[in-house]
Amino acid sequence: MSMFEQLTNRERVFEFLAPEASPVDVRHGPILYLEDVNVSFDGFKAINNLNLTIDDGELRCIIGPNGAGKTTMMDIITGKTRPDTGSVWFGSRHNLLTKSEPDIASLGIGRKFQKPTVFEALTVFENLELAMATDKRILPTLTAIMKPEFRDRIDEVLEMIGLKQLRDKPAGILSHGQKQWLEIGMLLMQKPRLLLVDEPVAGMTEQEMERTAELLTSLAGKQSVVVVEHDMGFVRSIARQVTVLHQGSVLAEGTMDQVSNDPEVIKVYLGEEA
Ligand SMILES: Nc1ncnc2c1ncn2[C@@H]1O[C@H](COP(=O)(O)OP(=O)(O)OP(=O)(O)O)[C@@H](O)[C@H]1O
Repeated sequence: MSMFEQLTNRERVFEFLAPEASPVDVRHGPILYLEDVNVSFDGFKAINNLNLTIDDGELRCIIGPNGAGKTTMMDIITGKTRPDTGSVWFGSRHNLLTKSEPDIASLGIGRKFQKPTVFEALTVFENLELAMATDKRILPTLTAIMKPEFRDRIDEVLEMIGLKQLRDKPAGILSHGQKQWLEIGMLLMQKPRLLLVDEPVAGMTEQEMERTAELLTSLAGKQSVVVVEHDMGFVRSIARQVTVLHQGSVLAEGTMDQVSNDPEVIKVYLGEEA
Protein backbone atom coordinates (compact mmCIF):
# COMPACT_ATOMS: atom_id res chain seq x y z
CA MET A 1 0.00 0.00 0.00
CA SER A 2 1.37 3.39 -0.97
CA MET A 3 1.75 6.15 1.60
CA PHE A 4 -1.16 7.98 -0.03
CA GLU A 5 -3.36 4.88 0.22
CA GLN A 6 -2.35 4.37 3.83
CA LEU A 7 -3.28 7.93 4.72
CA THR A 8 -6.63 7.73 2.97
CA ASN A 9 -7.51 4.29 4.31
CA ARG A 10 -10.72 4.93 6.25
CA GLU A 11 -10.48 1.61 8.06
CA ARG A 12 -7.42 2.66 9.89
CA VAL A 13 -7.54 4.67 13.10
CA PHE A 14 -4.41 6.75 13.44
CA GLU A 15 -2.93 6.80 16.92
CA PHE A 16 -3.35 10.54 17.33
CA LEU A 17 -7.08 10.19 16.59
CA ALA A 18 -7.68 7.20 18.82
CA PRO A 19 -9.08 7.85 22.29
CA GLU A 20 -6.44 8.35 24.95
CA ALA A 21 -5.15 5.02 26.25
CA SER A 22 -6.96 4.47 29.49
CA PRO A 23 -4.87 1.84 31.30
CA VAL A 24 -3.59 3.14 34.57
CA ASP A 25 0.16 2.74 34.68
CA VAL A 26 1.27 1.76 38.17
CA ARG A 27 4.49 -0.01 37.20
CA HIS A 28 6.69 2.70 38.61
CA GLY A 29 4.64 4.19 41.38
CA PRO A 30 1.36 4.66 43.21
CA ILE A 31 -2.13 4.62 41.74
CA LEU A 32 -2.95 8.03 43.18
CA TYR A 33 -0.54 10.83 43.79
CA LEU A 34 -1.30 14.27 45.21
CA GLU A 35 1.55 16.72 45.61
CA ASP A 36 1.55 20.16 47.23
CA VAL A 37 -2.15 20.65 46.62
CA ASN A 38 -3.72 23.91 47.79
CA VAL A 39 -7.32 25.10 47.69
CA SER A 40 -8.75 28.28 49.14
CA PHE A 41 -12.40 29.23 49.41
CA ASP A 42 -12.73 33.00 49.73
CA GLY A 43 -9.28 33.25 51.25
CA PHE A 44 -9.82 30.31 53.64
CA LYS A 45 -7.29 27.52 53.05
CA ALA A 46 -9.34 24.31 53.02
CA ILE A 47 -6.43 22.28 51.60
CA ASN A 48 -2.95 23.33 52.59
CA ASN A 49 0.10 21.76 50.88
CA LEU A 50 -1.53 18.35 50.86
CA ASN A 51 0.66 15.40 49.89
CA LEU A 52 -0.85 11.94 49.62
CA THR A 53 -0.01 8.71 47.81
CA ILE A 54 -2.20 5.63 47.55
CA ASP A 55 -0.67 2.37 46.34
CA ASP A 56 -2.32 0.03 43.87
CA GLY A 57 -4.68 -2.33 45.69
CA GLU A 58 -4.36 -0.51 48.98
CA LEU A 59 -7.19 0.09 51.47
CA ARG A 60 -6.60 3.48 53.07
CA CYS A 61 -8.71 5.15 55.73
CA ILE A 62 -8.77 8.91 56.00
CA ILE A 63 -9.82 10.38 59.31
CA GLY A 64 -9.77 13.87 60.71
CA PRO A 65 -11.95 16.26 62.66
CA ASN A 66 -14.82 18.20 61.08
CA GLY A 67 -13.59 20.67 58.50
CA ALA A 68 -10.21 18.93 58.08
CA GLY A 69 -10.62 18.90 54.29
CA LYS A 70 -11.61 15.26 53.69
CA THR A 71 -14.56 16.01 51.40
CA THR A 72 -12.63 18.71 49.58
CA MET A 73 -9.81 16.22 48.97
CA MET A 74 -12.28 13.72 47.44
CA ASP A 75 -13.78 16.56 45.34
CA ILE A 76 -10.30 17.35 43.99
CA ILE A 77 -9.61 13.73 43.04
CA THR A 78 -12.91 13.42 41.18
CA GLY A 79 -12.56 16.76 39.40
CA LYS A 80 -15.43 18.48 41.20
CA THR A 81 -13.11 21.06 42.75
CA ARG A 82 -10.00 22.38 41.02
CA PRO A 83 -7.02 23.13 43.24
CA ASP A 84 -5.30 26.52 43.04
CA THR A 85 -1.91 24.81 42.83
CA GLY A 86 -0.42 21.32 42.99
CA SER A 87 -0.45 18.05 41.05
CA VAL A 88 -2.89 15.16 41.06
CA TRP A 89 -2.01 12.02 39.08
CA PHE A 90 -3.84 8.75 38.53
CA GLY A 91 -1.02 6.30 37.87
CA SER A 92 1.86 7.82 35.95
CA ARG A 93 -0.18 8.59 32.83
CA HIS A 94 -3.21 10.57 33.82
CA ASN A 95 -2.96 14.12 35.04
CA LEU A 96 -6.36 14.46 36.68
CA LEU A 97 -6.18 18.25 36.73
CA THR A 98 -6.61 18.28 32.97
CA LYS A 99 -9.68 16.03 33.00
CA SER A 100 -13.40 16.58 33.45
CA GLU A 101 -15.49 14.78 36.09
CA PRO A 102 -16.96 12.29 33.57
CA ASP A 103 -13.50 11.61 32.11
CA ILE A 104 -12.12 10.91 35.57
CA ALA A 105 -15.02 8.52 36.27
CA SER A 106 -14.44 6.70 33.00
CA LEU A 107 -10.74 6.34 33.76
CA GLY A 108 -11.83 4.14 36.67
CA ILE A 109 -12.36 6.32 39.73
CA GLY A 110 -15.70 5.58 41.39
CA ARG A 111 -17.13 7.64 44.23
CA LYS A 112 -19.69 6.54 46.77
CA PHE A 113 -21.37 9.42 48.55
CA GLN A 114 -22.68 9.10 52.07
CA LYS A 115 -26.36 8.99 51.13
CA PRO A 116 -27.42 6.01 49.01
CA THR A 117 -29.01 6.97 45.70
CA VAL A 118 -30.35 3.71 44.32
CA PHE A 119 -33.43 3.60 42.10
CA GLU A 120 -36.05 2.42 44.57
CA ALA A 121 -38.66 1.29 42.05
CA LEU A 122 -36.19 -0.88 40.15
CA THR A 123 -35.07 -4.30 41.34
CA VAL A 124 -31.62 -4.90 42.75
CA PHE A 125 -30.71 -6.60 39.47
CA GLU A 126 -32.03 -3.72 37.37
CA ASN A 127 -30.09 -1.21 39.43
CA LEU A 128 -26.89 -3.09 38.66
CA GLU A 129 -27.89 -3.41 35.04
CA LEU A 130 -28.48 0.32 34.81
CA ALA A 131 -25.06 0.99 36.31
CA MET A 132 -23.55 -0.98 33.45
CA ALA A 133 -25.24 1.05 30.74
CA THR A 134 -23.17 3.86 29.34
CA ASP A 135 -26.23 5.66 28.04
CA LYS A 136 -28.60 5.97 30.99
CA ARG A 137 -31.46 7.15 28.78
CA ILE A 138 -31.80 3.78 27.12
CA LEU A 139 -33.65 1.15 29.10
CA PRO A 140 -30.65 -1.11 29.64
CA THR A 141 -32.72 -4.27 29.58
CA LEU A 142 -32.95 -3.88 25.82
CA THR A 143 -29.22 -4.05 25.34
CA ALA A 144 -27.59 -5.45 28.42
CA ILE A 145 -29.75 -8.54 28.68
CA MET A 146 -28.39 -9.68 25.34
CA LYS A 147 -24.83 -9.79 26.52
CA PRO A 148 -23.88 -12.79 28.66
CA GLU A 149 -20.78 -11.04 30.03
CA PHE A 150 -23.03 -8.36 31.57
CA ARG A 151 -25.13 -11.03 33.28
CA ASP A 152 -22.00 -12.74 34.58
CA ARG A 153 -20.69 -9.46 35.95
CA ILE A 154 -24.04 -8.78 37.67
CA ASP A 155 -23.98 -12.26 39.26
CA GLU A 156 -20.41 -11.72 40.38
CA VAL A 157 -21.26 -8.35 41.95
CA LEU A 158 -24.45 -9.71 43.60
CA GLU A 159 -22.27 -12.33 45.24
CA MET A 160 -19.73 -9.74 46.40
CA ILE A 161 -22.32 -7.44 47.94
CA GLY A 162 -24.32 -10.30 49.48
CA LEU A 163 -27.63 -9.45 47.79
CA LYS A 164 -28.06 -12.55 45.64
CA GLN A 165 -31.24 -13.62 47.42
CA LEU A 166 -32.75 -10.16 46.92
CA ARG A 167 -31.88 -9.72 43.25
CA ASP A 168 -35.49 -9.52 42.07
CA LYS A 169 -36.79 -7.37 44.91
CA PRO A 170 -37.32 -3.65 44.44
CA ALA A 171 -34.45 -1.66 45.93
CA GLY A 172 -37.01 0.36 47.91
CA ILE A 173 -37.54 -2.52 50.35
CA LEU A 174 -33.84 -2.85 51.22
CA SER A 175 -32.50 -1.77 54.59
CA HIS A 176 -30.22 1.26 54.76
CA GLY A 177 -27.16 -0.99 54.88
CA GLN A 178 -28.31 -3.09 51.94
CA LYS A 179 -28.87 0.07 49.88
CA GLN A 180 -25.32 1.16 50.64
CA TRP A 181 -23.99 -2.22 49.47
CA LEU A 182 -26.12 -2.04 46.34
CA GLU A 183 -24.67 1.34 45.55
CA ILE A 184 -21.15 0.02 46.06
CA GLY A 185 -22.17 -2.81 43.72
CA MET A 186 -23.34 -0.28 41.14
CA LEU A 187 -19.88 1.29 41.21
CA LEU A 188 -18.24 -2.13 40.96
CA MET A 189 -20.13 -2.87 37.74
CA GLN A 190 -17.73 -0.52 35.96
CA LYS A 191 -14.71 -2.34 37.45
CA PRO A 192 -13.12 0.79 38.89
CA ARG A 193 -9.42 0.85 39.78
CA LEU A 194 -9.97 3.25 42.66
CA LEU A 195 -13.05 3.53 44.87
CA LEU A 196 -13.61 6.57 47.06
CA VAL A 197 -16.08 5.84 49.82
CA ASP A 198 -17.53 8.58 52.01
CA GLU A 199 -18.72 7.60 55.51
CA PRO A 200 -20.00 4.15 54.52
CA VAL A 201 -21.26 3.07 57.94
CA ALA A 202 -23.12 6.19 59.07
CA GLY A 203 -26.57 5.05 60.23
CA MET A 204 -25.77 1.33 60.01
CA THR A 205 -26.50 -1.34 62.59
CA GLU A 206 -23.58 -3.16 64.23
CA GLN A 207 -24.21 -6.19 62.04
CA GLU A 208 -24.34 -4.10 58.87
CA MET A 209 -21.08 -2.45 59.87
CA GLU A 210 -19.42 -5.84 60.19
CA ARG A 211 -20.66 -6.86 56.77
CA THR A 212 -19.45 -3.56 55.28
CA ALA A 213 -16.02 -4.13 56.82
CA GLU A 214 -15.90 -7.55 55.15
CA LEU A 215 -17.00 -6.09 51.82
CA LEU A 216 -14.46 -3.26 51.77
CA THR A 217 -11.58 -5.45 52.89
CA SER A 218 -12.51 -8.03 50.25
CA LEU A 219 -12.37 -5.33 47.55
CA ALA A 220 -8.87 -4.20 48.46
CA GLY A 221 -6.21 -5.92 46.41
CA LYS A 222 -8.51 -6.06 43.40
CA GLN A 223 -8.93 -2.29 43.48
CA SER A 224 -7.65 0.51 45.63
CA VAL A 225 -10.12 1.78 48.19
CA VAL A 226 -10.03 5.10 50.05
CA VAL A 227 -12.51 5.33 52.92
CA VAL A 228 -13.34 8.55 54.75
CA GLU A 229 -14.96 7.64 58.05
CA HIS A 230 -15.65 9.17 61.45
CA ASP A 231 -16.42 5.92 63.24
CA MET A 232 -13.10 5.00 64.85
CA GLY A 233 -14.22 1.49 65.80
CA PHE A 234 -14.98 0.79 62.17
CA VAL A 235 -11.71 2.33 60.98
CA ARG A 236 -9.82 0.18 63.46
CA SER A 237 -11.58 -2.93 62.15
CA ILE A 238 -10.59 -2.39 58.51
CA ALA A 239 -7.57 -0.13 58.43
CA ARG A 240 -4.06 -1.09 57.58
CA GLN A 241 -2.86 2.45 56.85
CA VAL A 242 -4.60 5.48 58.28
CA THR A 243 -4.06 9.10 57.23
CA VAL A 244 -5.09 11.83 59.63
CA LEU A 245 -6.01 15.12 57.99
CA HIS A 246 -6.08 18.35 59.93
CA GLN A 247 -6.50 21.88 58.58
CA GLY A 248 -6.07 20.64 55.02
CA SER A 249 -2.75 18.81 55.56
CA VAL A 250 -1.60 15.37 56.59
CA LEU A 251 -1.03 15.45 60.35
CA ALA A 252 -0.05 11.80 60.77
CA GLU A 253 0.07 8.56 58.83
CA GLY A 254 0.55 4.96 59.97
CA THR A 255 -1.31 2.06 61.52
CA MET A 256 -4.34 2.83 63.68
CA ASP A 257 -2.24 2.15 66.78
CA GLN A 258 0.50 4.49 65.60
CA VAL A 259 -1.79 7.38 64.77
CA SER A 260 -4.02 7.00 67.82
CA ASN A 261 -0.95 7.20 70.08
CA ASP A 262 0.46 10.22 68.25
CA PRO A 263 0.44 13.20 70.65
CA GLU A 264 -0.44 15.67 67.86
CA VAL A 265 -3.42 13.54 66.81
CA ILE A 266 -4.60 13.19 70.40
CA LYS A 267 -4.38 16.95 70.84
CA VAL A 268 -6.45 17.62 67.70
CA TYR A 269 -9.17 15.13 68.64
CA LEU A 270 -9.33 16.20 72.28
CA GLY A 271 -9.54 19.79 71.06
CA GLU A 272 -12.55 18.84 68.98
CA GLU A 273 -14.36 17.18 71.89
CA ALA A 274 -13.57 20.00 74.32
N1 LIG B 1 -17.47 25.50 48.62
C1 LIG B 1 -16.96 25.95 49.77
N2 LIG B 1 -16.97 27.28 50.05
C2 LIG B 1 -16.45 27.74 51.21
N3 LIG B 1 -15.88 26.96 52.16
C3 LIG B 1 -15.85 25.64 51.93
C4 LIG B 1 -16.38 25.05 50.73
N4 LIG B 1 -16.20 23.71 50.81
C5 LIG B 1 -15.58 23.46 51.98
N5 LIG B 1 -15.37 24.63 52.66
C6 LIG B 1 -14.70 24.74 53.93
O1 LIG B 1 -13.46 24.05 53.84
C7 LIG B 1 -13.18 23.35 55.04
C8 LIG B 1 -12.97 21.88 54.74
O2 LIG B 1 -14.23 21.30 54.47
P1 LIG B 1 -14.46 19.76 54.15
O3 LIG B 1 -15.93 19.58 53.90
O4 LIG B 1 -13.54 19.32 53.08
O5 LIG B 1 -14.04 19.08 55.53
P2 LIG B 1 -14.31 17.59 56.03
O6 LIG B 1 -13.04 17.10 56.60
O7 LIG B 1 -14.91 16.78 54.93
O8 LIG B 1 -15.37 17.83 57.18
P3 LIG B 1 -16.55 16.85 57.72
O9 LIG B 1 -15.87 15.76 58.45
O10 LIG B 1 -17.32 17.76 58.64
O11 LIG B 1 -17.34 16.39 56.53
C9 LIG B 1 -14.33 23.62 55.99
O12 LIG B 1 -13.95 24.66 56.87
C10 LIG B 1 -15.44 24.07 55.07
O13 LIG B 1 -16.31 24.97 55.73
